[in-house]
Amino acid sequence: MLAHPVLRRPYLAPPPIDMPEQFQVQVAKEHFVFSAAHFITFGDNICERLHGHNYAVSAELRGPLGDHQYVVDFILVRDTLAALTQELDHHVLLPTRHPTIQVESDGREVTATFEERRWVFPAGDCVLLDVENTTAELLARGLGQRLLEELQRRGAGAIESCVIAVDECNGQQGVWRWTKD
Ligand SMILES: Nc1nc2c(c(=O)[nH]1)N=C([C@H](O)[C@H](O)COP(=O)(O)OP(=O)(O)OP(=O)(O)O)CN2
Repeated sequence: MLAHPVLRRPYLAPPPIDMPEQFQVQVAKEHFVFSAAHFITFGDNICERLHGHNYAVSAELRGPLGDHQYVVDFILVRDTLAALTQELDHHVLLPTRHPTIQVESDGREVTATFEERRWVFPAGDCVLLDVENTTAELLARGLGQRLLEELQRRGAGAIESCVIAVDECNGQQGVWRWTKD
């Protein structure tokens, strides 16, 4: 086998076993953008006005190389994340576990109330999220958990850690980081 002229080792050979290594895949595509409306609370009694963001999502997954010498198939990650972001695209995101924003649906309309304020939306325009506040951090966690569930369901390799970033406005990101045990 040809030796690399600098390393004096076969070109692209695995590193010596005493050299620790890790593999990860990173997937961040232009179409991992979803446009959605939301409002969050700050402190005890400040509630934002309804507004929107073009949220951008990216993922990093770490794990051992599987039979095919990859951590996880890019295409599977890409298509799963694209589907998950599409579920949120062009919707109003509302929290169902918020301590002071009440969200109720009668199947036709969703009503959100905060103190004296009330927002009423067609039910089909809303995604009700099982979160305390629709922050970028909790959106990242929700997307990450669903991504991992789906990858497991589809028989992807053993993922050891996952990082999901949700960017609200070009440079302000909430990040969820998960590591297996
Ligand atoms: N750690 C977090 N902080 C904030 C979050 C969040 O999700 N995690 N979210 C918000 C609000 O959603 C707010 O809309 C974002 O703040 P702001 O910069 O005011 O947003 P704009 O879209 O108006 O961005 P501009 O750069 O001002 O155009 C706040 N904090």
